[in-house]
Amino acid sequence: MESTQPRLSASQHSLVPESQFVYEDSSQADHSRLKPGAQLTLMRYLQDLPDAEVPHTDPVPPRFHTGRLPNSKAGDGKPRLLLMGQRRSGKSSISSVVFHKLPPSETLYLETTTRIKKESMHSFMDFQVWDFPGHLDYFDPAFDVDNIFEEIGALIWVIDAQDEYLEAIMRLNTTILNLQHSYPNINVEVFVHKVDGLSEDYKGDTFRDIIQRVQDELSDHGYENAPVSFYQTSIYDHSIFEAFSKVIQKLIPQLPTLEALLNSLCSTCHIEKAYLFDIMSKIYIATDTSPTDIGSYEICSDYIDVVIDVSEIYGWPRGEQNGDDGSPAETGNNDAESLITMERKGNNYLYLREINKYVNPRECPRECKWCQRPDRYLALICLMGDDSPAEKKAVIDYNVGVFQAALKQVFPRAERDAVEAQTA
Ligand SMILES: Nc1nc2c(ncn2[C@@H]2O[C@H](COP(=O)(O)OP(=O)(O)OP(=O)(O)O)[C@@H](O)[C@H]2O)c(=O)[nH]1
Repeated sequence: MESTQPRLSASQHSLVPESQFVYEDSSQADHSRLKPGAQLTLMRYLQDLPDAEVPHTDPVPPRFHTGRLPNSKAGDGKPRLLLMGQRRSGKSSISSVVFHKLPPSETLYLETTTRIKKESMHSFMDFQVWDFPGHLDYFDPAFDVDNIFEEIGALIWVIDAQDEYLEAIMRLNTTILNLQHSYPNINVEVFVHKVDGLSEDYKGDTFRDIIQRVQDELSDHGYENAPVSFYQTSIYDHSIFEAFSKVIQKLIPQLPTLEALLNSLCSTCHIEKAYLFDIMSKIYIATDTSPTDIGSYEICSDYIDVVIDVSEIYGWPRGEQNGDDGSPAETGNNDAESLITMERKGNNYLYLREINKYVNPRECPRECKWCQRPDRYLALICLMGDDSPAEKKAVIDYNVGVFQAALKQVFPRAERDAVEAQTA
């Protein structure tokens, strides 16, 4: 179920005016921009950018896109994702599969968590994941509740759908009601987990039953319209990555701007669906606002696996390269890109382009080879609606370049460095 967060409409947040994209459809094209003399250089359009509508910047920039004020009172400013729920519901498995690329079958050997496990994630944004032992009573006076909840980005409550779930629901509701007074703005994300073992009918019934019980109990206690979202998840398919993507998107203040940019790109280049992926975690931080289906996500996610595998064999470390003004450039050499065809419902194309690269200073406590890869990047992956985008690749490349330039304004490197220096 989709979140109930209030969203600003995409058109309210257009950073790059439509006119800066070049249309591949001749009826929409601005031919003056396409003449060789006009030289479709990115720089020319970038010169226009200062006139573009730039999002309003508050003196204290918001860190969380929760649609409400953040809970932050002090601390390190990294939003926290708290993984809570009953024993053996699958919390550690989720964290290991999503953030450490542990093969799902190996989660069978994970030991029970005995104390709160805190991990820092350094990605396109920094956040922390806290994995709580199932048996813990967070509201025991021995615990400093403020310390746990004050920097929270989202509370992820994991319910084992294959098990008896009434007690889990009761504990979830007690937690929401306890937090309601001190932290009314907390995003509660309920993962109805392990749905892989259930038949389609039973899965749907269980999901609806859980939603109904949670909402009924909360309204019985006078808490209407609680900010709770529900997802069906499993570590054995893509659903857990999809759910995490949606949870994390709520923490990105720039999301409406990113969606507006992706919408413009899709309409100008005949793209069916565009995702902005964090390549290493396979979490997408934004997509255009056309309806999302899990099939498109799966195709893009499998594509990432192929790209990572191929780059493991043929890739080489690309050093930092200075930009024109001597400042460190966002990427090493030219941006990596790839275009493949796939046989699905006729001829469809997938387009991938590296968008911005960041260095990963993370030291993985588990020493995963994967987690410690130094180069990480956001990539744009598009499912092309057109039958032969290869012929129009120059225009697509150009428009993606415009998108990339706009993204640098949305996530300016200097600002990122300053934040990193602050939190180091
Ligand atoms: N079928 C299925 N099993 C899962 C899934 N996720 C986790 N499991 C299994 O559930 C069991 C418990 O997983 P854990 O991750 O240890 O559970 P936990 O919530 O961290 O447990 P505690 O540490 O005791 O709080 C393991 O055997 C996992 O393999 C899933 O999506 N589907």
